Amino acid sequence: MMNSPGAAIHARGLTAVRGTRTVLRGLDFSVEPGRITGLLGPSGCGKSTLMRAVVGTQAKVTGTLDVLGRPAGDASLRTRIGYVTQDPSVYDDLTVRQNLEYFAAVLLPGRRHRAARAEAVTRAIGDVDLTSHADALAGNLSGGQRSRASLAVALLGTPELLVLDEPTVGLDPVLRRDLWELFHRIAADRGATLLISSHVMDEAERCHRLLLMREGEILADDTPEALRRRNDTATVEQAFLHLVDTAAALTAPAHPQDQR
Ligand SMILES: Nc1ncnc2c1ncn2[C@@H]1O[C@H](COP(=O)(O)OP(=O)(O)OP(=O)(O)O)[C@@H](O)[C@H]1O
Repeated sequence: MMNSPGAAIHARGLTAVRGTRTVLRGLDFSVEPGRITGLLGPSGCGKSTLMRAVVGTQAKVTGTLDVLGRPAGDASLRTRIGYVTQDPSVYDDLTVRQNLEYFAAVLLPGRRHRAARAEAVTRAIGDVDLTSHADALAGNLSGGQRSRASLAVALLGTPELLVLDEPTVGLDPVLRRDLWELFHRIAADRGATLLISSHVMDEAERCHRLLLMREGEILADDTPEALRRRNDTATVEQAFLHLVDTAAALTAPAHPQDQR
């Protein structure tokens, strides 16, 4: 269960530089515990960089970033956060169960944890609905099954915070729906916090709360319902486009000749 009081993630003036580019520009936001927060925005807007900052793997980050009550990157957070990147994190030449046993051995090493390891592996495989494929080689799984196997690795330690970078990319609508049902079960049953990135706007409607990003800045931080209402639109996608147009109009020079 989530046991940190207050926000699960709290950022003030969060800035990240990659190469010579400032990719995150002084972000202020909080992520509610026990809820699903969607991080949405076009490709290249900084979603992965923000997630890397949260899990503590991004260099050149300044400002304040607290995660589960500790500074991001703190060693004590390692077992409390599950992180799934866009790249598959399972070995093709091992079965699903062997993959999980391998990662469980890193998380819970030693003979005295043998029973706990076996239990964690069986539970994680069941959580992602891969029990019938537990003995299949990861290399022979479909894209959706591989995504679920990667998610199972992240679920091994029953993390309080799950950070999932575009977990549904390339999946068909049925698999996408199934995964979102699983995300909701994880939040509801365990009180875990989920931060999930996507550039598919219809997935925004499935989140409790949204951070809409554009060009390294946060355009909006609200519920899908409030975003639609405030922008007087039928969908979050339309609300996002409205916010983008408004932001572009505000930053456009008053006189076109200023551009020269
Ligand atoms: N190693 C790097 N050096 C310089 N710039 C980088 C580096 N890696 C990423 N960037 C730039 O940082 C910006 C943000 O990248 P990031 O991967 O965070 O975006 P994203 O929103 O996750 O995109 P996508 O949805 O395509 O994954 C992009 O403009 C990208 O070109």
